[in-house]
Amino acid sequence: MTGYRLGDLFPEMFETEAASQQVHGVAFDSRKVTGDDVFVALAGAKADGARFIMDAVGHGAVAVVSGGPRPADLPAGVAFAQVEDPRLALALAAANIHPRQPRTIVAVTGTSGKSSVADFTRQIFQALGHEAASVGTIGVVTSKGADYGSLTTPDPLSLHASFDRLAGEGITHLAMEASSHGLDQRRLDGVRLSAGAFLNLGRDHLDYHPSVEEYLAAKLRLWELLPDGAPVVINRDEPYADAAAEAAAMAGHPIIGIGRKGETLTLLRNERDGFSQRLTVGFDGQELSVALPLVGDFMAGNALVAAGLAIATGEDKAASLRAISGLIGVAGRLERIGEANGGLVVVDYAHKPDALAAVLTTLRPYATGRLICVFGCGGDRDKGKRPLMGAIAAEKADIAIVTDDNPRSEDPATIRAEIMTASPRLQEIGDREEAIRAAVKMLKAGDLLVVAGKGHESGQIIGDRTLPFSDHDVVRKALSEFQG
Ligand SMILES: CC(=O)N[C@H]1[C@@H](OP(=O)(O)OP(=O)(O)OC[C@H]2O[C@@H](n3ccc(=O)[nH]c3=O)[C@H](O)[C@@H]2O)O[C@H](CO)[C@@H](O)[C@@H]1O[C@H](C)C(=O)N[C@@H](C)C(=O)N[C@H](CCC(=O)O)C(=O)O
Ligand SMILES: Nc1ncnc2c1ncn2[C@@H]1O[C@H](COP(=O)(O)OP(=O)(O)OP(=O)(O)O)[C@@H](O)[C@H]1O
Ligand SMILES: N[C@H](CCC[C@H](N)C(=O)O)C(=O)O
Ligand SMILES: [Mg+2]
Repeated sequence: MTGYRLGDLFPEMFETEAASQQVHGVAFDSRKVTGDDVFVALAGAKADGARFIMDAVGHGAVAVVSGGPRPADLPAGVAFAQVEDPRLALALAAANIHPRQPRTIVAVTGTSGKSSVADFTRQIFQALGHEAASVGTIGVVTSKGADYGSLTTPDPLSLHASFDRLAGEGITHLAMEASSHGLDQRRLDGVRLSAGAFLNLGRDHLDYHPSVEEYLAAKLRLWELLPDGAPVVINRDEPYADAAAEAAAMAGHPIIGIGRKGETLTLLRNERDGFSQRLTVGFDGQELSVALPLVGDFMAGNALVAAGLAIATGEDKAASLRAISGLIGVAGRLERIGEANGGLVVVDYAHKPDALAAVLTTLRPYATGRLICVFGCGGDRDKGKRPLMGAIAAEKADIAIVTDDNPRSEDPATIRAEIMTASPRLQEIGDREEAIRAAVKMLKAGDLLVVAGKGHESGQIIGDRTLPFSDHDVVRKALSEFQG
């Protein structure tokens, strides 16, 4: 059998005799165990993996790693190790199975802007002459294209398989998103990081994290994953920047502060120029002016964090800043799709309160007519976001239409009703295609319509099925139909 020595995958976890046993691979889902695998039982959000140990053995597992004691009915021939943290053991084993990683890896955390920053950092690395990739919500991206994955921070086995493949293809620089789930579940603990960044903290995922403090603590775990002395980039203009900086200082990480209050890259001026902006940045007693071909104060912050991450890995400050002028926006993030009757349509991924507020505030000056917003909230996610997003849309848009996002296992009408409680100004059209068509149809010269929440997504999750659905395609179809 080609495979691995158990002791090489899980050093010091198995007795000497078991350590020399050959295993075929590692699995954390009993249903995916193939013969001669080692099964790692994880305590999850819905189930305790330890319940599936016998199922894993039934599928051919020859060894088990678990947080609990050896089950009495486990056959004698099956090797067993009890460990304090099975998720950590899994992450380290994944890194042992797939040993190659790009030489320089940086990770960004925060409630909003991670995908943009990861992609911008990839683009800056590329502009500076490196073979670069990014990993996150939009998948694994290289200069050759994207390979879509479903999680923002993939599970450790998928993550390290991607790293190994990318390193083999010559990728030397990689920027990844560190989601709070990913950090909490130790998905990144086997990653050899060079630097990290903290963007912001707003309301999200309080269905998973018991409190905002614990949500913040999960994000700040990123600093613990960095080697001693590795720099961290912090957007100083955002709430919780001080908490992030304090934790970084305690862990001995030098800080690269960016933004108006940034000490390393100081945003001195930010002038709007159509759908671009010109940033004047102070650093090391110099001033540099650079065009950012994207809209929004928050995109300027994202771009400076990306430049900060390049600088954190040793790149030249001026060269990293200059690379901002070539940035291309991420699909479905403030993306201009087209016009009908002089009204413009933008597709965006805002699916949490702060993002929706930032997007509507950013787009307001571009609407000389009405600002129209079509949005919804995902099912099986933080319910507390719903009335907050409803209130923001009602306050900041002239017309706000509540529609379905990904209802998942929930009743879509109930989700909409929870959003609608926020304001009598909210309109409701459940079917997303119908809602988008109705909004495009009402466009007049000077209006701006933002379709928020699904960005780049290519499907709508209803129950346990994902039906093909793309805001881009639906908008384009409606635009061609209603163009005057
Ligand atoms: C809530 C959550 O994060 N769940 C993730 C977690 O699953 P879990 O460990 O909680 O799973 P569980 O269902 O409780 O089961 C426990 C264990 O028993 C195992 N099991 C289960 C059934 C069985 O028959 N046999 C078996 O062995 C499961 O494989 C699992 O190992 O670990 C799994 C492997 O890494 C993930 O696939 C899964 O993501 C689910 C699908 C998910 O939707 N996650 C979302 C919320 C998420 O992670 N989002 C973040 C943030 C997004 C952002 O805002 O940027 C992301 O990084 O994408
Ligand atoms: N720095 C920011 N501050 C506030 N809102 C932002 C910021 N950057 C992006 N946004 C908004 O959040 C949306 C999502 O952006 P992006 O995908 O870059 O963030 P993310 O953190 O990766 O999100 P997710 O957690 O869903 O993967 C954007 O479409 C935009 O509406
Ligand atoms: N990574 C986020 C994506 C949410 C996208 C939104 N369209 C929704 O379905 O709520 C999450 O899993 O919570
Ligand atoms: Mg993302």
